[in-house]
Amino acid sequence: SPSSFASRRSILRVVNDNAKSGGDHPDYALELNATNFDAVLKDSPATYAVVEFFANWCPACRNYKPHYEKVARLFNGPDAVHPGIILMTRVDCASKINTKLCDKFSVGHYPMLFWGTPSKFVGGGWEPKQQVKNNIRVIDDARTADRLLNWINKQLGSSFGLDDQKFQNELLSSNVSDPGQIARAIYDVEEATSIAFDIIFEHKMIKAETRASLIKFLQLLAAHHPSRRCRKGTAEFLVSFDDLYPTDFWATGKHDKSSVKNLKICGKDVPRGYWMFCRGSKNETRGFSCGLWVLLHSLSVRIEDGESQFTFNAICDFVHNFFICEECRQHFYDMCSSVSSPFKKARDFALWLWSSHNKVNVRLMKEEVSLDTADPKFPKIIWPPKQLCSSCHLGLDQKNNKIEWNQDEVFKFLTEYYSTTLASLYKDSNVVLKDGTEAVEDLIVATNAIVVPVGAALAIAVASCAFGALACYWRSQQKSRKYFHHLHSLKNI
Ligand SMILES: Cc1cc2nc3c(=O)[nH]c(=O)nc-3n(C[C@H](O)[C@H](O)[C@H](O)COP(=O)(O)OP(=O)(O)OC[C@H]3O[C@@H](n4cnc5c(N)ncnc54)[C@H](O)[C@@H]3O)c2cc1C
Repeated sequence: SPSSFASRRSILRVVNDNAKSGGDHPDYALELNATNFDAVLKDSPATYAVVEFFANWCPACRNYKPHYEKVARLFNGPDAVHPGIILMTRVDCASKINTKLCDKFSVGHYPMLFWGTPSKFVGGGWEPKQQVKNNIRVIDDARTADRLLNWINKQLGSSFGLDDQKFQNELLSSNVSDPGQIARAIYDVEEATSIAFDIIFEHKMIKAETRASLIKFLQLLAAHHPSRRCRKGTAEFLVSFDDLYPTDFWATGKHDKSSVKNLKICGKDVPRGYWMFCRGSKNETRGFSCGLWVLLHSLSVRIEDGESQFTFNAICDFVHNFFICEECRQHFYDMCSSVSSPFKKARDFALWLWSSHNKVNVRLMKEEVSLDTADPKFPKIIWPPKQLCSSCHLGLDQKNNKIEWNQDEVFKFLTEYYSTTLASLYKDSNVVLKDGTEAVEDLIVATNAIVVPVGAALAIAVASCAFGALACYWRSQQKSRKYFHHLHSLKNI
């Protein structure tokens, strides 16, 4: 359907669509071909990938498919039980377009399965003698779903089971024991940013009295958001802000901004619809508010000294005006109001935010226990615990029963955690095409359509599309039309 074409660009959307498209028998594994293989794997947030090379005429492959799908169900798609860990894909070697790709991996029988990190597959290949060198491995014992999952469990030291159900993930490691998890949080920061703005637009929260505070926050995001595509989206929104919301806008009485409602602040591939780092063990815990905290901390460690008071104001006002959890914004604003002198150092602001977050943690620790609303896998703690940063802890002040902190170490840790590690998995969205040209992954987003020459748009669409070139061409036409129309309607406001 046209709508399913329109969302094919995002790898996770593709996974979603794949999962939905099959009716009674949804395909969870993502079918790739030579035109999108590199781009999709490059863009994958998953830590590992499995690629199954098969041929559509091969009867054994047809019989193998339900086994492969049973495993893919656990890792792919919006309802994945263990999301973000393994991307399960397949490539049909009987399709002419894939001949070279299958050759590169020396596919000698069907089905043949490979294992590696997604990046190792990009532009990669496999030869029987090179196993160790390029880190792509043949999965040699995958005849049934059980055996494939066993093989994976052995690699990861995990204990995934075929019957694992959503939110019953015994491996869902809390942040305490797995500091490496933070690297995935960048995707949740994007998700939270996008949701925050969806809420703002949906609730028509941009008003005469909140306008200035949103502009401030947008400025902060445009300069320091850890995700490039969110920086780009906020900068573009900022550029057109005055046209969209002129100061006399509210006087005119025409407040309906239905066209802005569709504005995706981090590009149209976000939100994805699920959480990774901020995923709770229950459906209703963590998520957005966790993502928002991570965003705020990641901003606090990216600013310069001279921006510290501005950042403090921007964040306090943003939470106050746009975080519509009444208790949260009130408490947070109280903490903001109790600050008596302006911040001069970025370090001081980052530590203030850290300690304010800990105050919230302490309050919620008690509350959640008494109401039994805590996420059992993620109880509130005073952060960072010793396991994450032992040098941050000086000891316990016995008199007040309070942790004594080494603030220099805490700041060092915050910077490492929210700046370096957070962005370590993040791949820039620029996709380098085979001919050496650079196709910016999110060029064809709403606000940018006008600067994309049709040829470039077509090249990008073809390079990253899950379908044949014709379908992609049709899709890129639809996109251009839709977004030109969208731009046009924005301009006419
Ligand atoms: C500004 C704000 C105010 C809020 N106020 C309230 C409130 O008044 N009442 C209420 O019920 N809920 C409030 N919430 C929600 C609440 O704080 C949690 O976000 C929510 O309960 C989910 O908790 P979580 O376990 O995912 O961890 P969160 O508290 O959301 O933390 C997310 C992650 O940040 C890291 N972290 C934890 N503590 C710190 C710290 N001190 N410094 C740096 N990093 C840290 C950890 O890795 C943690 O997993 C607020 C949220 C925000 C963003």
